[in-house]
Amino acid sequence: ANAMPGEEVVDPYTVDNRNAGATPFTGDGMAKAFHGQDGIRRIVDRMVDTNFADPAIGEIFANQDKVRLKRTIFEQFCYILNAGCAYTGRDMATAHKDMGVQKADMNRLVEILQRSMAAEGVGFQEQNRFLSKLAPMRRDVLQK
Ligand code: HEM
Repeated sequence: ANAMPGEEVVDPYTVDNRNAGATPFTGDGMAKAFHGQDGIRRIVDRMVDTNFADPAIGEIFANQDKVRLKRTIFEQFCYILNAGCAYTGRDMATAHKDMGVQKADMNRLVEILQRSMAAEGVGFQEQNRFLSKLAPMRRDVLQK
């Protein structure tokens, strides 16, 4: 279910915006700061490509579905930034279960995201506002 062309099929799950793990911003300020869906797409593509190529965390991404990841993370960011999308991916606990993600991996991913946002020209304050939405997801992403 929910596989787009070029994606691998995943186990069935219930589609719900709550799977995104955060409530969206209100108004269009954040969406504008990220240059709308086009800007979000550029940030996510850059971030995911960098994650796969990264010497520190690339191994965790090896053999994962890059096409799906780019789509679902785009939807998640777009939904949270109130840029006009619904999130159709899995919840964060299910998506990262038994992946063995450690604190250092998390910090590395955030660093890569920060550089991807900076490359798009997102202001520092808006970057940090967005990162505070993602921060509570740590507990669902990190290996227990
Ligand atoms: C707050 C931080 C994070 C967010 C918001 C996030 C978001 C997501 C999303 C939306 C998905 C796709 C869910 C789906 O396919 O239905 C996903 C999957 C994945 N994430 Fe994360 N993630 C985070 C942290 C991390 C970290 C730190 C790593 C590893 C360094 C990681 C590695 C992966 C991998 C490998 C998948 C693919 C899983 C699969 O296809 O089975 N994520 N993540």
